[in-house]
Amino acid sequence: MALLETSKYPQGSVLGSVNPDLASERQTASFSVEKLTALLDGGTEQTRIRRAVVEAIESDPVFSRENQYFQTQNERYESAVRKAVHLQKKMHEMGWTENGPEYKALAGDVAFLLHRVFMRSISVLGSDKQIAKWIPLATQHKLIGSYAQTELGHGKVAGKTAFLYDTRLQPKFPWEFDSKLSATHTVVFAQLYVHGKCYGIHPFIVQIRSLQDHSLCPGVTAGDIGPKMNFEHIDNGYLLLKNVHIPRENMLSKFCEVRPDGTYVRQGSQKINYFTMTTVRISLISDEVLTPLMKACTIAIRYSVVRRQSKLKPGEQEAKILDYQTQQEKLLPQLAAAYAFHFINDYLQELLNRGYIEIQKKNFDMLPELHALSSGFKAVITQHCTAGVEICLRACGGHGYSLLSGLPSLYTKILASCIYEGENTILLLQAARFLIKCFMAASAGQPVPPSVTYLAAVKHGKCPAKNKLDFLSPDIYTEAYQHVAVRLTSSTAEKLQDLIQSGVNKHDAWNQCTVQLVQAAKAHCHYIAVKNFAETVEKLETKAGIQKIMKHLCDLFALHGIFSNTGAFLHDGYTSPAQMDMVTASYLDLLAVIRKDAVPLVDAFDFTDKTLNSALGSYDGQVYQRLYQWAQKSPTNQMSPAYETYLKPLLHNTLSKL
Ligand SMILES: CCCCCCC/C=C/C(=O)SCCNC(=O)CCNC(=O)[C@H](O)C(C)(C)COP(=O)(O)OP(=O)(O)OC[C@H]1O[C@@H](n2cnc3c(N)ncnc32)[C@H](O)[C@@H]1OP(=O)(O)O
Ligand SMILES: Cc1cc2nc3c(=O)[nH]c(=O)nc-3n(C[C@H](O)[C@H](O)[C@H](O)COP(=O)(O)OP(=O)(O)OC[C@H]3O[C@@H](n4cnc5c(N)ncnc54)[C@H](O)[C@@H]3O)c2cc1C
Repeated sequence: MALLETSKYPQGSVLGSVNPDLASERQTASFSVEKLTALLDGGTEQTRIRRAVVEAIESDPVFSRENQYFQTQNERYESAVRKAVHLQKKMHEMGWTENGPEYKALAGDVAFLLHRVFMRSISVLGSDKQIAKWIPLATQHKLIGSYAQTELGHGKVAGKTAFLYDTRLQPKFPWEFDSKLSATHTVVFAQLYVHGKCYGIHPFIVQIRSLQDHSLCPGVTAGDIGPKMNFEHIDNGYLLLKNVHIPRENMLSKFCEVRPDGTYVRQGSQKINYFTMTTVRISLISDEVLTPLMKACTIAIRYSVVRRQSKLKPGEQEAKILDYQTQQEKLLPQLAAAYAFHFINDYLQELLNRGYIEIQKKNFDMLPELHALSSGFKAVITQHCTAGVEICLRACGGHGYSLLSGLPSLYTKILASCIYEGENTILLLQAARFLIKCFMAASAGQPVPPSVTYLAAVKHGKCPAKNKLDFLSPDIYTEAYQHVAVRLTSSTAEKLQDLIQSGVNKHDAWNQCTVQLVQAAKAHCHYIAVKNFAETVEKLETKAGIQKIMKHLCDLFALHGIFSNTGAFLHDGYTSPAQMDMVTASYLDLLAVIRKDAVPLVDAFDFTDKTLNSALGSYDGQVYQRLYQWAQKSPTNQMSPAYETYLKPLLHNTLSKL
């Protein structure tokens, strides 16, 4: 049964009742919303814990986001620091842990985000001794960490920054979170030189501020990088290091170490030094990327059943805009993608957990596959979700453009995820590099990691679908996706080889293939996402209607991908134009089916009104009342000095002329 009471959502009751247009949507849910929420949370107990944390956070006035949309950059920074400090106290009182659900509950509006990446770097790359020294200090916020990797004029890692054993660090100008005012320490990625020999990129802990008075340490220059599209609550900074001395013990040395006599010792792959990036790329998917898309879908879909505009048939009352097929075609594929990526996130987390256990045992075999999947999916998911949030914003018309809808800040924030932690094109090319290598290996009969064994099975058949219902068969569409991924990878590998064999330098040849390599990497990830969604649905319990609705969403996700990329599927005749018509027919049929459950499907994300912080998306659907109420709070409603200075003189003479 869908929830109808508003008492659970105290902030949402402007008039104390649910808008009947929204209430009616909940009465016909084909599945149990509560059970779907539990599935998304990973169990009923997890749902209970998450709700308790949300309740504790939201009932605490320090965490209020009420006036957020009217705050200046400095006010947002100060508020984010206040919340971060208060959160530490609260966590201690409540017995919450660093990796518990409390950060999710805070909706990301808290300072020291990169403190967590700092800690992550130490946890995964630090020796036991380093972990024992630094992690307790960081956990108790006895120091504040940040992460300095990107260099000015160099988005890759540590082109110019170098740590010379027993000598000095050279300048670095990275983007860095939390460093203008907050950070006292940072993890710097720099080239390691010992006795003149370069050993490549390594991570170092560098103190940048005094713990006594917060002044910058000798040789350190730092400042704020200036206004940004979002992240006003975080003081992204620049950092220059010149002749900065750090102890030898500050090089993170779980896998690589410089002994006092200058001997360099490494266990396993040099690439393990990039492992923080791999873990962060996977970790950010849930909170920084999926949550914004889920929120945007919630806001836009609730609004779309409250907003009535024009008539579907003459003489009828104005229709809910979600009843227009075009509106469904904007929003429902975003909803399906949110679910698809939720399940692929589970898959990636599980892969990361397994890989990490092996890496702890100094077995690095899974590293290349983990790197490729984390890079490819980070790029594909951030790209897809960013586009999805923008679609949701535009689907709400003029009100979507208002900050009070919550959508613009979701959009400007998620957009950054396409750039940070590796710009998406760079990451897709990293994934493609792995694909090409594996394709070559598979073609030569050598073993390849599990996610790419399909590359060996190059088939030249045709899609067997005979009618539109066949396209609701996961085998049919999964195979079509597989076919496209293999074709794009194999044809690009062939082109690359041909170019090299014709005498083109291998780097030039690579560059001449990069557009197609990016396509191949995207197709690979899309195939795995579809396959994973279909396999997940297969394993779900059939009761409570969950499996049925998830199957519809899986079909929609898959068919939307074919419908929007017809060229790729038609290219070599695997799918015929007639079959494309069947895809279109099934796809459009599905929109109408899923439309009936659209509101329960977003209710299952279980965002409270305070978390959504949207005048359009509240549980009770009292959109216009709330928009009006919130607009009253705008400081611009105060009489502006511009009136006295400019408008009054302008209007002064008008009266006498009327
Ligand atoms: C908790 C959530 C918080 C969210 C907030 C996030 C805040 C944002 C922070 C940041 O943005 S920090 C800065 C992030 N910067 C990047 O991610 C840089 C992106 N660039 C790359 O990843 C580059 O590709 C590279 C790793 C720097 C390498 O570039 P380079 O050209 O020097 O090397 P390649 O020849 O491309 O690769 C060498 C070799 O290494 C393998 N490899 C690369 N990365 C990894 C990895 N992560 N794990 C394992 N292996 C890796 C690559 O495949 C090559 O292998 P071979 O093909 O030679 O075998
Ligand atoms: C909000 C935010 C927070 C950040 N926080 C941090 C942080 O805490 N610490 C930190 O170290 N960094 C941080 N960064 C920096 C971020 O990691 C970099 O911006 C990112 O890695 C991209 O590097 P770049 O800006 O130098 O872009 P560039 O690499 O200059 O990319 C610009 C364009 O060039 C293209 N391009 C570049 N190289 C290639 C190539 N080899 N092949 C094909 N195309 C290429 C890209 O595709 C892109 O289109 C942050 C960035 C943002 C937006």
